[in-house]
Amino acid sequence: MRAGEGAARLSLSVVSVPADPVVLAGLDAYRELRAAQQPTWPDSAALAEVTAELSALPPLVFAGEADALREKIALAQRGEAFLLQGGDCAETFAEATAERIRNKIKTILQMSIVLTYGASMPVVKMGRIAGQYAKPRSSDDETRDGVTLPAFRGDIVNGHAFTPEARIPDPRRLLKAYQTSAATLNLTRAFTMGGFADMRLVHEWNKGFTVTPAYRTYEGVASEIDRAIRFMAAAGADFDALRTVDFYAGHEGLLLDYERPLTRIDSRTGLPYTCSAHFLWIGERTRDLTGAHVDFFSRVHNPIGVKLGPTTSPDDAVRLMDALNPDGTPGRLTFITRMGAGRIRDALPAIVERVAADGRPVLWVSDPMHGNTITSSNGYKTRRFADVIDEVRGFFEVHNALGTIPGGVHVELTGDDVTEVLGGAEEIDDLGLEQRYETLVDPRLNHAQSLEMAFLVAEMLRERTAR
Ligand SMILES: O=C[C@H](O)[C@H](O)COP(=O)(O)O
Ligand SMILES: C=C(OP(=O)(O)O)C(=O)O
Ligand SMILES: [Mn+2]
Repeated sequence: MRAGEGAARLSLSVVSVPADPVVLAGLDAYRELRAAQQPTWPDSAALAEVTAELSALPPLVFAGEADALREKIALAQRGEAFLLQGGDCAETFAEATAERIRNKIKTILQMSIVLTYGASMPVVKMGRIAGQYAKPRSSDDETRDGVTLPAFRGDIVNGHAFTPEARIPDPRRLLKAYQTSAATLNLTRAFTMGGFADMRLVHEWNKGFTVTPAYRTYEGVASEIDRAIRFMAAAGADFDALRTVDFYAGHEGLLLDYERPLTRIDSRTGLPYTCSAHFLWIGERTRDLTGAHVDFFSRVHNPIGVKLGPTTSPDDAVRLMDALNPDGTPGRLTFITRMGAGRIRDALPAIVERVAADGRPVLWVSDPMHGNTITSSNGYKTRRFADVIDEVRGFFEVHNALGTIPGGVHVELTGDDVTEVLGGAEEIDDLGLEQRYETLVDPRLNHAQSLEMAFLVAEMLRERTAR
């Protein structure tokens, strides 16, 4: 920081800049547009009460943190960092326990160390965490044994139990989502800032997990890192920077009755930020260019992602840039492609070419989960680990061929030893899924599969940086 800059920033932080009334009014423009995938709340008075209460509660993140993430995403856009985003398909209130959160954070830290060490690349770490409670669904209802009820739309909307009462959308769940997100974020910050994420504890993060081939490979990497750290310490290096890590929270910005009340004016700049998370993404089912979600997120200043499925045209991508990042601000826009292993190599190139020709920066991230969902012979919603890896490989191949940057991965995972995804070194098969299938919506990589994926992606990243 140059002399004088500090003083300027300080004065911004103590003088509160009011929002422009036009900007403020714009935040509600989405209400006139079609908002896909929203629940129909039966009790509108209760909804009004809850949203008023949410509007008065403190923000969960600070706008300055979202700015810092935007700068890191800008680095990743230039190939100087790699984004790792992981977490549950659908977080649940019941599983916001210290142990589950710790396992998830440990898993992401381990993956990140594998990527950093394997590819000598800084990793921007982000969870699908502390707010990933709203789910878009393919169908509005669900039928079991001839009984049809409204679909489960995530813990923030209704209950998963298959009873008429549980499936009624209940606005009080918005408050529970806020509280559970606050608690999750608090513990995440404690873990990542309080010494638990210290790189000198690389071995500790592996403890408590089942011993698998990936566990052993990780132990090897951790020992090498240990040795390198001891060498540097002996040489007099100062390791304060290794004590903490920056860890960001992201979720799908789906439920506008939650995101709007948590959108606040940054007192430093007078600009709006959605303070439920650092990073919000718009899903494949809600990225309609004339819809409510694109309009709403075009008006806030967080870094924003958009999922791009196989039906995306190059024109769609450019129009999304026009809407969400007209000025080409570095770090503002991330495209998360989720094409399916069988389609990525055909569907992605035309989109990437068009966006690259446009010149405004985007971060290209691969979600190798959502285009590869299948049903197992015994009826489980699952994915094949091999397909997941193949989609990431296809993603790297396309970018390498076009000279663009494959800048990150976005993965559904958990730190627990669940059996939801087929394959991996433990070779989970259809019957194996029955052992510990716990997800309420989509199948997640378990701890071992997540580590295994990190080793494979590190190789792809190393090949890319060596080119
Ligand atoms: O997480 C993504 C979607 O919400 C999920 O895949 C939808 O699942 P469904 O097709 O079972 O509704
Ligand atoms: C709903 C999701 O994905 P997509 O919008 O890509 O289907 C998700 O990431 O959970
Ligand atoms: Mn999902």
